[in-house]
Amino acid sequence: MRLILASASPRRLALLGQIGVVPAAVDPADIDEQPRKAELPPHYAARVAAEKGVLVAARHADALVLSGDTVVAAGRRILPKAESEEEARACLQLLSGRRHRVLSAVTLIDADGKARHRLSTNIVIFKRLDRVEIDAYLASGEWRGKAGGYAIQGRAAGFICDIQGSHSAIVGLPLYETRALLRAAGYPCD
Ligand SMILES: Cc1cn([C@H]2C[C@H](O)[C@@H](COP(=O)(O)OP(=O)(O)OP(=O)(O)O)O2)c(=O)[nH]c1=O
Repeated sequence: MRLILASASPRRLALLGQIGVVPAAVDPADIDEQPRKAELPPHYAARVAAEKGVLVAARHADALVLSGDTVVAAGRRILPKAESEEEARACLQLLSGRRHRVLSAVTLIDADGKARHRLSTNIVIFKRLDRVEIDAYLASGEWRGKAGGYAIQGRAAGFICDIQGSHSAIVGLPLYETRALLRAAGYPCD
C-alpha cells in the first residue's frame, strides 16, 4: 500500500520515520490557511488538516494520504506561523509566563476516499520570559515558520516548564494517533 505524506514539513517526515514509517512519496498541499471569522482553534486545526488531505488525495488514486496541521492557541486566539521577528516577538510576549494549547490534527484518507481524523490537544507552560531571553531567541531564527513563534524541539525547550500531552504532537505530528489511523486503514506499522 502506497503512503503519501501531504506535507512540506521536514519535521513531519522525521517524526513518521521515528515510528518506522517511510512514505512512498511526499507531496505537499498548498492551501489557504487563513482562519475563518470566529473559528475556534480545534475546528481550525481539524479543518486545515482535512483540506490538505483532500487536495492531495485527488492527485493520488489508490494511495493512502496522510496530512496534519499544528496550531498554537491562547484561549480562543489562533497564533500565526511567525514569518517576521515582530510577529514572533508578539507571540513570545503573549506566551510568556502562561499556559497555552497546542492542537495537532491528523487526517488519513484511504484509497476508497474514506477520511479518518484525530485531534491531539496538548498544554504547554512557558516560564516568564525577560527581554534578554526573547531577544536571544529571536536571534536564533528558530521561530521562523513555526506556529506560535517557537519550536519545542530546539532552544525553546529551555523555556518550557511543563507539557501535558504528546511531545510529537507539539512538534507537528501526534505519533500515537497517527499510528492508530494507519493501522485502522490496514497500513503495516510493525
Ligand atoms: C509549536 C510548534 C510548532 N512547530 C511547527 C510544526 C509545523 O511545521 C508548524 C505548523 O505549521 P503547519 O501548517 O502545521 O505545517 P507546515 O506548514 O510546516 O507544513 P504542511 O502544511 O506542508 O504540512 O509549526 C514546531 O516545529 N515545533 C513546535 O514546538
